[in-house]
Amino acid sequence: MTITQDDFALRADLAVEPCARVAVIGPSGAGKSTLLGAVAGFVPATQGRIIWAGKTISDQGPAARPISVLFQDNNLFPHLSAFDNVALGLRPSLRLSVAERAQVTAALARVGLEGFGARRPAQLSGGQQSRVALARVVLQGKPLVLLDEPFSALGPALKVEMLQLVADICAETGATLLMVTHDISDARAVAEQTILVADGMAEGPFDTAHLLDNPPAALRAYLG
Ligand SMILES: Nc1ncnc2c1ncn2[C@@H]1O[C@H](COP(=O)(O)OP(=O)(O)OP(=O)(O)O)[C@@H](O)[C@H]1O
Repeated sequence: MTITQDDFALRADLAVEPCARVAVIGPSGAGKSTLLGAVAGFVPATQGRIIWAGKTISDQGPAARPISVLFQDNNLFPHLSAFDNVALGLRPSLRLSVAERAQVTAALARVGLEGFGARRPAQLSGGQQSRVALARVVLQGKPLVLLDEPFSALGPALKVEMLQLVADICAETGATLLMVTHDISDARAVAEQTILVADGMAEGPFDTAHLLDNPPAALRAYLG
């Protein structure tokens, strides 16, 4: 497919296996966020299409796609409790059945936030706020999870811990993970495959270790 934003164009012709964990790396401004945005439906594909499990999804709006996205800003509502922020992933009206409330509580527990449901985002640490956003992803249970550097504001150790938690959750649910990262060590730690975005093209997925040990010219320049 081709994705165009004003005078920027990115070509992508690639296939990702179900349950794969795939990093998306490349120079700043190369189009990593644009690629994820096209998959999620926030950026239109001007040519070609996106197929998931045999079905074309590029003609669907973002909400209809089988996708959860974790953003850099966590996308939390400041006036809502952690519980309600998670519950929004299930019911925008926030009118939940008893069973649905139990699901929200279980999702909070899965990300290590048992007992934190009543707190608003401002009453939580940065890492805990990321966990709230992740609990929403757990609850939605979508088969494709997209990360656009959601943990970059956290310290390095916490970032790796959060990425590992996401990877574990995806393994449990059988979800496919696509994650943009600027940190090669994140790609090595979490993603066995990597898509390289450079020079107007998204290529791969390649075996992460092999790609990073034998970088092509575009990647060598970026790695320095
Ligand atoms: N809303 C927009 N309208 C027009 N052009 C845009 C828009 N958003 C991004 N671009 C352009 O598209 C190109 C790719 O941007 P994108 O954010 O996808 O890169 P990136 O690889 O994610 O960069 P970074 O690593 O710096 O976040 C850039 O040249 C950028 O200026």
